Amino acid sequence: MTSTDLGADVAASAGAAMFIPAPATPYQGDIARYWDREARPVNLRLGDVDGLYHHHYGIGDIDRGALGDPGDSTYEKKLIAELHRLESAQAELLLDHLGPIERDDTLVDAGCGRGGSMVMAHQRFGCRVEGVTLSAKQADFANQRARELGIEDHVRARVCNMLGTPFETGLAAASWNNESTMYVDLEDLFAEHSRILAIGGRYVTITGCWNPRYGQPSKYVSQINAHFECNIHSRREYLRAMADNRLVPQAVIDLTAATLPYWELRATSALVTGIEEAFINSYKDGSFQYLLIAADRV
Ligand SMILES: C[S@@+](CC[C@H](N)C(=O)[O-])C[C@H]1O[C@@H](n2cnc3c(N)ncnc32)[C@H](O)[C@@H]1O
Ligand SMILES: CC(C)=CCC/C(C)=C/COP(=O)(O)OP(=O)(O)O
Ligand SMILES: [Mg+2]
Repeated sequence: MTSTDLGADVAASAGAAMFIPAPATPYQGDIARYWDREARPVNLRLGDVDGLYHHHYGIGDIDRGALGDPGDSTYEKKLIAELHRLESAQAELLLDHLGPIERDDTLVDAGCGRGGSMVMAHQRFGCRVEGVTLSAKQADFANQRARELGIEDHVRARVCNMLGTPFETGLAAASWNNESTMYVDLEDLFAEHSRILAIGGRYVTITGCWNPRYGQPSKYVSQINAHFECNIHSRREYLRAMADNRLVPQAVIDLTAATLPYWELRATSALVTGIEEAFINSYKDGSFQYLLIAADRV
């Protein structure tokens, strides 16, 4: 099947009357297929809690009181709600770093997944939010959720490469990548954010990166790459590529300690996917870090 066939196939199966561009590279075709086919219960069951569907991880302390007794019949349901609360807390932290956003501003979510962060951004700021994903299934899902919430005039996902978006130069008051930078070259990515951001606009990413102090990507980082077909960058690459593209870091926050409780709780759940130990081990041995970087477009 060619890349173009894939696009037509997905559009037909999703019932989507939208134009789906061919992937820019064979790798992007693989990633589009990956997310079109993704249906892990850990993501769908958590999203079902309140209709915010995330494809990122969580931060913050576990509320043991809310979880109750592991022997109770309702425990697994409470555990799912708790993991979801921590994932939404992660998105709230990202939104906290966008700076003051007005109702008539436009935000861009690069690699928007099923759109959970976009909905949260609109609900907080009342502004327009434009998202891009390689996956037609995800864009369709996000747009369907926006229609269900009656916010489709403000929140829109489209199938598009984040390295070459249709957004006009300087359009965005702020833009972000929530766990989606590990699929692209960072120089290309930050050049595009720099182009679409207004001067003085804010860029934020939450990401996993390998730690240059460890030396090279550890075996656990390699496992995570293989699991998701992604290519995790080092912390040094982020800072260098930002500096090269007029993005000046205002905050670099190490969230590694804050994300460990999420992973340790998730590892006890029936919804485990098998990647939990790689995250826990690499965060603990210092080879991998969970980072928020907020930067000003100067
Ligand atoms: C792990 S998911 C994160 C989704 C979302 N940001 C969230 O927090 O729920 C990664 C996303 O990056 C998107 N992605 C990867 N490479 C991309 C590219 N070149 N252009 C647009 N989206 C891309 C995938 O389609 C997927 O939606
Ligand atoms: C921090 C790093 C390295 C992230 C890699 C990108 C990624 C796949 C994020 C989570 O997606 P998901 O929510 O679909 O994954 P899962 O099914 O494991 O919850
Ligand atoms: Mg998930």
